[in-house]
Amino acid sequence: MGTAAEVADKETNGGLLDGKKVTVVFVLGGPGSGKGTQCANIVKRYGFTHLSAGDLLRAEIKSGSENGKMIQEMIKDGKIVPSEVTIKLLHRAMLESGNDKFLIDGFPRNEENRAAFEAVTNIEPEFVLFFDCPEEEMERRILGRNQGREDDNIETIRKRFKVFLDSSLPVIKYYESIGKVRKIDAGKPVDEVFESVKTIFAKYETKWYDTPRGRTMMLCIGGFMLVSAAVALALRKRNSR
Ligand SMILES: Nc1ncnc2c1ncn2[C@@H]1O[C@H](COP(=O)(O)OP(=O)(O)O)[C@@H](O)[C@H]1O
Ligand SMILES: O=c1ccn([C@@H]2O[C@H](COP(=O)(O)OP(=O)(O)O)[C@@H](O)[C@H]2O)c(=O)[nH]1
Repeated sequence: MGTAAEVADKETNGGLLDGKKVTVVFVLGGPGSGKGTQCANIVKRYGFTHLSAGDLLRAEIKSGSENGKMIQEMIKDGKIVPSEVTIKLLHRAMLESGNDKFLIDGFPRNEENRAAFEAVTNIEPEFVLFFDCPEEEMERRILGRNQGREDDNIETIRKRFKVFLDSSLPVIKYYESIGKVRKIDAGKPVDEVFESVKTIFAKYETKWYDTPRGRTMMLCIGGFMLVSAAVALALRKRNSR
C-alpha cells in the first residue's frame, strides 16, 4: 500500500484517463509523409481528437514557457525533445479535450518515448497507423509545405530523416512484432491515401444517431410517436363511447 498520492496516481493511471476508458491510435511516419493531413480527415469523419506532438511542442515555445528555448533548439536541430516534456503536454491535452478517442501524431519517436508514455499513462495504443512514404516524396512535400517552420530546410530535413530511420523505425518495428501496425502506402495522392485509411477506421464510423443532431432527431421522432399514440388512444376511447 503506498501513500494516498501514490494510490490516487495508480487510480488515475489504471489504463484509464480521468476514470474513462480511452482509445489511442499512434500515427507514425517520416517527416512529410502526410500524418497531419490524414489526421484532419480522420477527425472529420470519425470524431477523434487530433494531438500532434510537434504542434504541442511548437505551442509550448510560443507560450514563452521555461522549456521553450530548449524545445526550440532541439526542433531546429531535428532532435527528439525529452520524453517528460512531450508526455506532459500530451497528457494534459488529452484530459482537457473531454474526448475518449485520440490520434497521437508524431509520437512516440523513439523507444524511450514509447516506454515512458506507457509507464506514465498506462495506456497502450489500439494500433499504430504507419504512413510509409519514399524519402524523395517526403522531401518534396516538406519543401513545398510553406508553413514557415524553422525546421523545414534541407539541412534539418536530412537530420530528421536520419532520426526517423535510427530512432523512430525501431518503435514501428516493435509494434509490428506485436501485430499492432496498420501500414498505409502514403506515396499516393491524398484522396487515395484516405481511401486506405478508411478501411482501417471503418469500425469507428460515427453513426448518425450518435451525433448531437442525430440524438435531437431521435428525441423528436420519439416524442412524435408518443403524441401520435396518445391521440390514437384518445380517439379510440371517444369512438367506443
Ligand atoms: N498524399 C499526399 N500527396 C501530396 N501531398 C501531400 C500528401 N499528403 C500531404 N501532402 C502535403 O505534404 C505536406 C506535408 O504533409 P503533412 O500532413 O504536413 O505531413 P506530416 O504531418 O507527416 O509532416 C503538406 O504540404 C501537405 O499538404
Ligand atoms: O514527440 C515528438 C514530436 C516532435 N518532436 C520534435 O518536433 C519536430 C517536428 O515534428 P512534427 O511531428 O511536427 O513534424 P514532422 O517531422 O513529422 O514533419 C521533430 O523533428 C522533433 O524535433 C519531438 O521532439 N518529439
